Amino acid sequence: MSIRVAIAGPRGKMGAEAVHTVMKHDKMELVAVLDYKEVGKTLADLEMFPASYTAPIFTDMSELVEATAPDVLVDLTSPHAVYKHTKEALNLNVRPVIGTTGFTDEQLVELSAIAKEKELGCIIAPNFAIGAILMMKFAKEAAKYLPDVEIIEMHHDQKLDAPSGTAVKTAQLIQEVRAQKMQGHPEEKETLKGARGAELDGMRIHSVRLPGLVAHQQVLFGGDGQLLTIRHDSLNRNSFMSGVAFCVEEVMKMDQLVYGLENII
Ligand SMILES: NC(=O)C1=CN([C@@H]2O[C@H](COP(=O)(O)OP(=O)(O)OC[C@H]3O[C@@H](n4cnc5c(N)ncnc54)[C@H](OP(=O)(O)O)[C@@H]3O)[C@@H](O)[C@H]2O)C=CC1
Ligand SMILES: O=C(O)C1=N[C@H](C(=O)O)C[C@H](O)C1
Repeated sequence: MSIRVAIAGPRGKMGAEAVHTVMKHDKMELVAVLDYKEVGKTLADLEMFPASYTAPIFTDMSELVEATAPDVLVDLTSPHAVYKHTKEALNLNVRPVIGTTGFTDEQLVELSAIAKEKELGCIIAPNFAIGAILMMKFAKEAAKYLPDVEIIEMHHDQKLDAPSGTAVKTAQLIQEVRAQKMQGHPEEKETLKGARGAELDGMRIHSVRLPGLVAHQQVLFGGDGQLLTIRHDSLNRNSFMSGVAFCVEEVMKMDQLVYGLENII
């Protein structure tokens, strides 16, 4: 039997790729999409999709669920909308697969409690690309031996959140194995605010935004007379799609919230 999938954010860079991925998948059916404004009755009304894409467009999650009964909601929208969408989906017994970044720690705790109470699978994946997951795993391993680390994430200039969800997740994974440490000179002073980047538990995170970039990250480790750099590059958004399809299948077997694909691959 096919997995019934709804996608929030179908006109976006990631959402449109996800629409094609689900449409091509032989074990999935795209039953609906969620937008926040009236853009047509079905995807076929949008120039960007072929006439054979007949999934209806909804602007209200409850109506979408009542009319099309999805098993899974894939959210690729905006940091402003994603918490509300995830909570609504869980409360309507739909399993969320969330690629959108920008959750607060408190929101993650609350959503985790709802998923646990409802015994519903929910995946929040700051990065769906397998190479990025490996980059984070390798960085966590390296930090055990080289605790001086700085993260440089580089993205296209349309990105709304900084630092990226991947950079935050990388720092959190490193935090699990690294004793807290303030890096740099104890008396260093920024003569230009922000020069040393954001700070998470003493680690510095630097965000670069430029046209031409897609999604890239370097994790830099410094030791006595040596440097280690772990780098990942997503060169197109197709790099995320096998991860999206994997999560849609995986979330159907789960009964709790998982934050980060490193926990399930
Ligand atoms: N986990 C991962 O591997 C990846 C995650 N991402 C994340 O995915 C998210 C989307 O990225 P991207 O596709 O590049 O962004 P885009 O801006 O290209 O797409 C977002 C889409 O969501 C729409 N949208 C905004 N608010 C709502 C809402 N309330 N309901 C429904 N749709 C809405 C936007 O419409 P409009 O333009 O009209 O406002 C737009 O079509 C970001 O948070 C990004 O960080 C991105 C790449 C990989
Ligand atoms: O906005 C993006 O493009 C991306 N967002 C995610 C993030 O914030 O980490 C994943 C990837 O880096 C692309």
